[in-house]
Amino acid sequence: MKVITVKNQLEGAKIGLDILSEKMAAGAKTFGLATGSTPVEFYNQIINSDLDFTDKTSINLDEYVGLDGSDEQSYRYFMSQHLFNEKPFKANFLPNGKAADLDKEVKAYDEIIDAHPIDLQILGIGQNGHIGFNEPGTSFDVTTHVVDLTQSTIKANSRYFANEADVPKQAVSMGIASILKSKTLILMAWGHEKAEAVKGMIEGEVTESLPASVLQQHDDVIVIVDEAAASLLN
Ligand SMILES: O=P(O)(O)OC[C@H]1O[C@](O)(CO)[C@@H](O)[C@@H]1O
Repeated sequence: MKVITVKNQLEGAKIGLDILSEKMAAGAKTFGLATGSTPVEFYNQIINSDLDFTDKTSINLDEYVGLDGSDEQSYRYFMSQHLFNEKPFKANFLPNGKAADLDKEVKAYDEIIDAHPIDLQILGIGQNGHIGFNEPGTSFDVTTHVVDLTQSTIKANSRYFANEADVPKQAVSMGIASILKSKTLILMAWGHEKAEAVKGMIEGEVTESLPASVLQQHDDVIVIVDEAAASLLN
């Protein structure tokens, strides 16, 4: 893992944009994207750049079960607001959280990922070390699957909802095995609340109890962290 420590999110987002630009210049055409607060400044940087995505494809990590793409809390809506409305792509894939048959949906999403190998995957990290919505205890072997969200994730994500009770209890998420197939991964983390998870991911043992630790087994991972998120590193 290559670890880049930056002063703040803005500096980190600019480094992320530089890496993205280099990959695009080298022919990258499929990008794995994440939601949450972490990539927002990175998406702003993309919007303000002259990069053209009209022949590129995006594949997002996850979506809440039960939310339609028009629902303001859905990840489809988030991506439209934060990136896609300003930077049109050839195609944007996210799981369909409203699919009547979720088993069919996870298989269909695996087929989408297989048909569009991801050149560059963007990741955030949960306070409990999750990547995508792969919660602690998730097997490293799974591909797309339906996840029961942990209470800590529901609580952390409740800041986007009127009440904690409104947070969906399940999500469809790309699995760890799918994430590891990406050629290059950039994981970003900002703030003290991510420091423990970042330390475990980089310096701890590789364990399903901290899903992001699996990234130690991938040979092209760039971690961009601010000083607060890096504060517990040796
Ligand atoms: O970026 P945030 O909002 O801290 O969330 C961290 C992680 O949690 C998720 O939003 C899922 O809960 C991921 O997509 C994200 O990487």
